[in-house]
Amino acid sequence: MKVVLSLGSNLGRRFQTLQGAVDTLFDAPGLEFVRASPIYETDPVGGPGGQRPYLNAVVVAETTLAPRTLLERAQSVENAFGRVREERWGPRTLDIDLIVVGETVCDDPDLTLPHPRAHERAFVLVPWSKADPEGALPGHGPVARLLEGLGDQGVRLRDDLKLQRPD
Ligand SMILES: Nc1ncnc2c1ncn2[C@@H]1O[C@H](COP(=O)(O)OP(=O)(O)OP(=O)(O)O)[C@@H](O)[C@H]1O
Ligand SMILES: Nc1nc2c(c(=O)[nH]1)N=C(CO)CN2
Repeated sequence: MKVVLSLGSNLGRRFQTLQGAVDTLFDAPGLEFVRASPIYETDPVGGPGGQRPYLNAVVVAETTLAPRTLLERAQSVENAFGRVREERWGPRTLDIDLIVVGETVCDDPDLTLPHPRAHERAFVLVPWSKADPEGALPGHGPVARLLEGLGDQGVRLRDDLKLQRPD
């Protein structure tokens, strides 16, 4: 089934973190890379003020894994990349959200699918629409239509950066 993952980083070496996360996510069986979106620089949504902008991207994949197994893999990659090494207890540098996993609908706080805030987040929808123009969010409709209703949330293409296929 199809999986859509949202990756974001706003601390440390943001691009290297995203590429490392992609390489590691696909380094085990059960998850096959299909396509990565372009990279966007985005204004932080929510959280404390004064944060650096994020780099965000969306990755489309195919999986035979159960949604919870995917969540565990995403969290272990967050743990591997998500901390600034030189700073003990430093802030997280990587967020990986499961946006959709096939047609799975799940309302557990530990795993809510589709992601409950994806439909209102330009930092998810803009890259997703580039990686997967036919994409749709179950319960909300086509990504292209969701985007029409969103204001400009400060999402800027970084065409100087490009994710490579995982090695
Ligand atoms: N679809 C999902 N993808 C990733 N994590 C999820 C999902 N649904 C629920 N979670 C849970 O959310 C928790 C992550 O919380 P965290 O504080 O990192 O949220 P966030 O990524 O900062 O914010 P947001 O959930 O708004 O994107 C994890 O413990 C995870 O179990
Ligand atoms: N621009 C941007 N803002 C965010 C992001 C993100 O990836 N990009 N992730 C968040 C928690 O998942 C909260 N806010």
